[in-house]
Amino acid sequence: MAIKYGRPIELREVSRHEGTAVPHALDLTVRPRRNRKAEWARRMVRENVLTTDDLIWPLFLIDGNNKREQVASMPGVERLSVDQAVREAERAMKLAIPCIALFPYTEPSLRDEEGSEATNPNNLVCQAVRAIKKEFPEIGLLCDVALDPFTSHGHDGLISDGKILNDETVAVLVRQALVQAEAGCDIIAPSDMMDGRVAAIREGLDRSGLLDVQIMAYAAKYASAFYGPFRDAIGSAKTLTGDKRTYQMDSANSDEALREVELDIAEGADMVMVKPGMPYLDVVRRVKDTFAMPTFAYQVSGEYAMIAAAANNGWLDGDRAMMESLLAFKRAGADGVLSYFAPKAAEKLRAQG
Ligand SMILES: NCc1[nH]cc(CCC(=O)O)c1CC(=O)O
Ligand SMILES: [Mg+2]
Repeated sequence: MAIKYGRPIELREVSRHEGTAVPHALDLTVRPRRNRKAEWARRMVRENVLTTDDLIWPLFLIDGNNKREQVASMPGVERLSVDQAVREAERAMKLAIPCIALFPYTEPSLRDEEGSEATNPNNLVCQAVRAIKKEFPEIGLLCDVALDPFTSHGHDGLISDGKILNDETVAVLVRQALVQAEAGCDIIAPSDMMDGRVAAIREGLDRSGLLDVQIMAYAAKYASAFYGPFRDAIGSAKTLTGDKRTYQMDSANSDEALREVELDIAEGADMVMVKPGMPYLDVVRRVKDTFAMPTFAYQVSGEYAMIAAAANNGWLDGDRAMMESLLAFKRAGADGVLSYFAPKAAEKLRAQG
């Protein structure tokens, strides 16, 4: 018997001449709505679930003490001084969120052409890593590797004559990864999209004996308008000159995403990421199906801002839109999601628990 979509084709072609005892009822053998008739029935056939294990929570850091600053374009998201970041790490632990990602707002006076603050072993990120690891060694910490929070021009790499230098940048990124790993960071996440950086970072870590430090490669990262609010948060929106299209991917491409991911896996990535998230769910699915690697998606700042802004205006149900958007990543095949909604979603999951 030929099977297509789980039901024998022959059966679908047989019409039921007996009809039904109910007047005006259509003569339907198959009524998909039966499996949706009650919440218990929907739960039985549900294909995907979101749990707190799927969440990675990105936090923004700022210099100072006992300081929390609203990010205007990301309602509900704040820049936190290190002591406050430690408090949020505690909150993440209590909510069973496995991992936090750290992003610094660097004081303008510390930014320069070369992004030299990136390799300062006592920069804001390293301070936060040490402080969080000291109090909560059990929580996972992920650090971004790229120069944009530290450069006066807002680019992820070194520039000469208006061009981003690949190989010279990679050398600096290795040093940045090393100061973060030495501070206690668990997962190094290169977000710069230079060629060859995963291999170079892996080699640098291994040579320093940091064999257990993982690499989550921003493998398929697109040049996207959805990063706008993030650039506000880290203070690079105003200073960024031009765009990032010579290193971040063209949003028209998805075969290219597979080639990028393949390279990063070959270079030693333990996990791969697609970014942004919702507009690139097709890429998440292709990556997962092709490589069967731990695959993550980044629901970026602009995606967060859209939902938060519409919810604040009363234009949609913010909580439901949040949960639906997060579940969509699971349906697309992602093993986890970096999301600014992480604490809110985890609270909601606990309340449902
Ligand atoms: N390279 C840095 C970096 N790491 C994460 C994001 C964006 C995250 C977000 O929008 O939430 C960016 C911005 C960019 O590439 O311009
Ligand atoms: Mg690449």
